[in-house]
Amino acid sequence: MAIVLGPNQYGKAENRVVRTQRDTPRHEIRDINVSSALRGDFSAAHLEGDQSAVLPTDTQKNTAYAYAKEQGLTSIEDYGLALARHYVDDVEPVQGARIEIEEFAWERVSIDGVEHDHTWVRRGQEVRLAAVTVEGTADAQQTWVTGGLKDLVILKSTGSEFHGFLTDPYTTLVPTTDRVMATSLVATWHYSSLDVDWEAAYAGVKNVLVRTFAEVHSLALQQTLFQMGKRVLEAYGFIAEVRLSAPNKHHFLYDLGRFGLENANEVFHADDRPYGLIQASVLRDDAPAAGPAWDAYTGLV
Ligand SMILES: O=c1[nH]c(=O)c2[nH]c(=O)[nH]c2[nH]1
Repeated sequence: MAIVLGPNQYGKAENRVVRTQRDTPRHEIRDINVSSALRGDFSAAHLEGDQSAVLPTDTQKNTAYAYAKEQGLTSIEDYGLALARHYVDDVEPVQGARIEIEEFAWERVSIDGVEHDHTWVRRGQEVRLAAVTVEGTADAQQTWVTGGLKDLVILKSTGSEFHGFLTDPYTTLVPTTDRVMATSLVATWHYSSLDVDWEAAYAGVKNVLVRTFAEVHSLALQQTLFQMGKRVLEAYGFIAEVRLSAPNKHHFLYDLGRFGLENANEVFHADDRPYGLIQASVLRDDAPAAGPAWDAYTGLV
């Protein structure tokens, strides 16, 4: 029996990079949390303490900031692609690189209806996600890009039912034909092409997800999730798979009868835990193999 080194990767996680563009009086801003992980033969570092193949994580941090300047940050996908390709193309021992990015949105402040040039408020909405994996060099190079969002808190006050479920001696849930449905959606999607307008695709997918949540008369969160994924795939031929994770943020009718008050689906207790957690992947039956597209590094993306 021998004890051997298994899969390993290393990098700098959660570099908080804020890139402003200030060439004109009207500035632009992008605010990201970027992580890089390098894969390759780093066995000497693990087995012998030999660092000769190890590009320090500190260097990876510096590169994230330098690339924000040199490459710009017009979309997190393009920035991630540039970083990942740099590591596999330019750093000899690196055989694969994964770049994971969260983006926090800022909204330009308006004063008396006029947009301010250089002041924003943080948008309380979702965090945008991207992950780029590049493996191999030169002609044998393969690239996988996923996009996504998380913390998209969305609620509908009707148009949701849940009944007809399996029961057993422990079942107490009361069937309902009218309930509040709410979630904090995580959705990620795998692009089967790199020839994509990343900004437009993100905005479009988010729009389809939100619209579907609103429009589908839901018999279960499961049904809503499938419809969300399906409609994204129908709208965007260059997306191969959508993965959805949705905590069911339960809203329980509060018992006002004890005070002689009627409660016709008007007053709820918003419970934070436990929560149902519904997860589904929706994909084309001829989707190309996802390879390492979903192999997470930080778990944030
Ligand atoms: O949309 C739902 N799906 C479930 O699986 C479930 N289970 C439950 O208790 N409530 C709900 N709601």
